[in-house]
Amino acid sequence: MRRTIFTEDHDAYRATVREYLAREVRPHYERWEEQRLVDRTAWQAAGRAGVIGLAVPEQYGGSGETDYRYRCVVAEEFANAGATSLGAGLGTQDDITIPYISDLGTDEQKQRWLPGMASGELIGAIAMTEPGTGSDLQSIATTAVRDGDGWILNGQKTFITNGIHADLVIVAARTDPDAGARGFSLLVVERGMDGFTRGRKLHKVGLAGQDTAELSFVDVRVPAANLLGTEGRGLAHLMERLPRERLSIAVGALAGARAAYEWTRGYVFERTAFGKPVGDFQNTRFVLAELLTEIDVTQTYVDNAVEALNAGELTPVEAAQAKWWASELQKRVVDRCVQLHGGYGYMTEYPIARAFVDSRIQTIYGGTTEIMKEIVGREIARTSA
Ligand SMILES: Cc1cc2nc3c(=O)[nH]c(=O)nc-3n(C[C@H](O)[C@H](O)[C@H](O)COP(=O)(O)OP(=O)(O)OC[C@H]3O[C@@H](n4cnc5c(N)ncnc54)[C@H](O)[C@@H]3O)c2cc1C
Repeated sequence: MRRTIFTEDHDAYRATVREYLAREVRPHYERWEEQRLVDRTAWQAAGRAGVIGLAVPEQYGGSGETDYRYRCVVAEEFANAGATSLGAGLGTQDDITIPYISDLGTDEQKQRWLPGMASGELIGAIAMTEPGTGSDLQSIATTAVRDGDGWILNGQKTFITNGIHADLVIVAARTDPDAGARGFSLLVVERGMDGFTRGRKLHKVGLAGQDTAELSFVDVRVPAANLLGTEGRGLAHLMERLPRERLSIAVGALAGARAAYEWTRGYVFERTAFGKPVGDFQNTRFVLAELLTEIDVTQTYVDNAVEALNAGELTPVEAAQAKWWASELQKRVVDRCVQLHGGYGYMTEYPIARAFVDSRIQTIYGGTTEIMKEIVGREIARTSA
């Protein structure tokens, strides 16, 4: 399809990302999947290549590139390379932890953390989900109690992306039990703080190499200088930033769907059955036609949402629509592509098989499909009453 969002500068950057993937990721990816953890060196190489930390302002060691189309290029190239385990970790850094610190941090906090995050030396994580609650953020049980000019933090978090490698973790905690939604704050816990431990490196259905862990905080003393944003506005800070996170999942999901389609298109015209390419059966062509149409139509919506984000106009409802639709589409596309690969589609040496297990999470994290529909439905009801 004809896409109009990219310029020559984005195309040139695409070549940079491809080179990084070919040199620093492809040769090691299989090993990372087997050891169930990407090496930290891949992060540092991403920093050197300019593949992470794009939006970090220049005075803090980044390139100050806030045009989200560059992040789209990264997501698309990671999807094409089937390098989703690393892409998800780097995406958390660029789409969540860095924007939180850039937007909410004091100058001192930015000086302390952003240069290392841009170079890949420092890895960030965000910890909202707990064993007892995920979708329902207001039920967070982790507490932080004032102690002098700092805080004493207690609680458990789970499913935390980058949890094992993280040098700093933005933790959502309840700081005032009587203040309802106004009783949460964001505290940054750093590697080495007493009482901060990492639990199991979790075994997942897919994204084998992606670092996902349980985190525990027992009487962790967090200095006042590590409060991120405004005390009591933690939930509001999370909500304000979710549209970007959700759009990033939509962009990655659509890129994953297109990559799956392209691998399959290549496969069916090489594979023969009954004396002719599988791609010559009308069923195969109809399936491919349906997938390509759905992908291209969705691309128009998602590209439009990317431009809205760049203009500062993307609404939470539009981001929720993009997230649930694109991630459900990816799931459907990948499943049908596996079918067109026959038995080879079930073998993990084929990228489509990896995509099958890796993509399953997309409709769950960053807010489930059901929660996205709640957001959209609530707005429909509000504007119809
Ligand atoms: C690989 C991976 C990485 C992750 N990374 C992170 C991370 O870095 N940081 C982090 O904080 N979290 C992370 N998560 C957690 C993720 O965001 C949550 O799992 C997700 O938000 C769902 O929460 P839950 O698992 O508690 O499910 P629940 O909230 O218990 O939901 C269970 C089911 O109930 C449905 N449901 C819940 N409420 C409603 C409702 N109101 N209406 C209709 N249906 C509803 C849900 O849609 C779902 O189908 C990650 C999870 C995974 C698996």
